[in-house]
Amino acid sequence: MTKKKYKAAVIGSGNWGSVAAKLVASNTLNLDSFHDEVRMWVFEETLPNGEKLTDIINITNENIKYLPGIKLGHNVVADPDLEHAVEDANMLVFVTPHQFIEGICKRLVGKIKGGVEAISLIKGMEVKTEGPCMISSLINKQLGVNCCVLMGANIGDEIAMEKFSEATIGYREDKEVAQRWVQIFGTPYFRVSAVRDIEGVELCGTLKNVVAIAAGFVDGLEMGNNAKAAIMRIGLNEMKAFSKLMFPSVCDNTFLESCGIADLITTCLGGRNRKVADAFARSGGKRSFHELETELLQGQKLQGVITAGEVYEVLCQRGWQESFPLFRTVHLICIGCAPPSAIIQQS
Ligand SMILES: NC(=O)c1ccc[n+]([C@@H]2O[C@H](COP(=O)([O-])OP(=O)(O)OC[C@H]3O[C@@H](n4cnc5c(N)ncnc54)[C@H](O)[C@@H]3O)[C@@H](O)[C@H]2O)c1
Ligand SMILES: O=P(O)(O)OC[C@H](O)CO
Repeated sequence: MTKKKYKAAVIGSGNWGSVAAKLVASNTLNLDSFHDEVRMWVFEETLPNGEKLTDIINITNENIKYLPGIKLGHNVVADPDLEHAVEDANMLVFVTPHQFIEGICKRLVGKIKGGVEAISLIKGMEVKTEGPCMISSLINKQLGVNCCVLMGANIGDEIAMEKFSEATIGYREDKEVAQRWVQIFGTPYFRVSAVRDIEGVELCGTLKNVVAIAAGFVDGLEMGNNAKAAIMRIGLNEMKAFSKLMFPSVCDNTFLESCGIADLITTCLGGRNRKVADAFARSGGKRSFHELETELLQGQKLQGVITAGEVYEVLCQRGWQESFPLFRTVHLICIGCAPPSAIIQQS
């Protein structure tokens, strides 16, 4: 009998976090080298009926708040205790909104055992006084673990319903580890490939959220498909230019993978950033993103507005404002310093 070597845990249980747990759990059941059980850390909350979200997930096998109507698999165990959720795991999947990851990592320092591998499904970055830091680097630096990334054209609700999509794993050096992540995530309806360009893959996933906000403005202003396609084209060029300035090693081909052009398209058509930016533009910029996020997403979180601010900070730090008119304008609109119509006039 094969000795089981790997145990996976998922840190995060929002919309994509729940889908990630479902994907991984469907594979661990069938792979001899993996333990069946997948622990999923839940940021605990009390629902309006007074019940704890974790209890409901474990009783119904559904995350009724973030992924209603989808069975996660009987081997997914929701756990509100972060340290307990990861204690036996040696394959950690990080999938929280990016604004929370630094605090989560701080809580995990010294709690992760040796020989652990990590992967980040988080689209975002942190900007420090010394410069920008990608989330995979933050995890690597704070916890001392190798961290791959998985990004792609992945609207969670569609994958939860087992509709076909692709994803890209970005890795630094160890192809064998990347292949293990391919194995644990891939299904016939979720086709995963790996490329040796971690920065390119992660920057695609991060920056497309800023372009999605721009696409939402165009939709909200009812400017039509041609204008939206133009914004996507300009956005893709800025994504590429920014990524290559940050990391000259970033490969052109990465932008043709699922994490690149495909994610840009799906997010500008059907994502949450697009949806909330559309409502913002329709309100003439009078309603705040915070208010609209709460009303339209009901607990799910936007990444694009925060990322636009972080990208703008990098542009200012490095004197790049003139080279990235779309990124700059998205941020200025989000903070109320320009009207939504500036997205076409100034990009
Ligand atoms: N949903 C998608 O379709 C999708 C697809 C691909 C990638 N992603 C990326 O995955 C990441 C996670 O997104 P998601 O969709 O799983 O989350 P989500 O936006 O659906 O849910 C928000 C999550 O944040 C948690 N939370 C709230 N306050 C918190 C706090 N103070 N500390 C820690 N957690 C807190 C909530 O409990 C919930 O689990 C994001 O970077 C997102 O861009 C999402
Ligand atoms: O709903 P969004 O805008 O957060 O986008 C979701 C995914 O990133 C699409 O791949």
